[in-house]
Amino acid sequence: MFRIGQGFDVHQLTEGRPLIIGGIEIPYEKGLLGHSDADVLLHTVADACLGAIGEGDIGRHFPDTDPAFKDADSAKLMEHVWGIVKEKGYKLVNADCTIIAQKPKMAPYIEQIRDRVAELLEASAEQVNIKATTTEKLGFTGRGEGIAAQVALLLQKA
Ligand SMILES: Nc1ccn([C@@H]2O[C@H](COP(=O)(O)O)[C@@H](O)[C@H]2O)c(=O)n1
Ligand SMILES: C[C@@]1(CO)OP(=O)(O)OP(=O)(O)OC[C@H]1O
Repeated sequence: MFRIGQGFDVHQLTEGRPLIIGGIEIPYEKGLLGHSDADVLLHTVADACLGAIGEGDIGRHFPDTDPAFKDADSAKLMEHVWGIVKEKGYKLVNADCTIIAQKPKMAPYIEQIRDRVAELLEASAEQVNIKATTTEKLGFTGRGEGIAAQVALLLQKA
């Protein structure tokens, strides 16, 4: 059986925080704000996984009112989510991810991010695609106020 999932998330850019996307720290003058480390891409991948298996969203599993998740490493949250996916007997077919950011330029980090996301999904690099786009200076992403991510993925019962 196949199950499709999709995810979308946004985090605000602010000074004084590291920029972590897809588990990789990216050199930039600002970072993303959140209760956790605010890794917008891993949150989106986690939401897509939870959506695919009908398990709600990351806010349900890791409430942002719970001090346990303050500055949490989103890779750990992702590992927990992937554990639930595996318990239900699914494996990844493929994941297609888009990072929506006016800046910084993501191209130099795309491979590293793909490899880390693939590792977290216990998949090969070929099963994961990472894209980046600006919004041509339009909207909150275009003004550099935040970064968004979108993911579509397919799971298959192993
Ligand atoms: N933060 C970003 C945004 C885009 N890229 C790369 O540039 C290409 C062109 O972007 P447009 O928004 O003008 O379509 C895009 O396809 C990415 O390869 C990037 O590296 N980092
Ligand atoms: C990751 C969690 C953890 O408390 O917090 P945030 O970093 O604020 O991220 P968000 O995507 O706004 O909400 C999901 C929460 O589960």
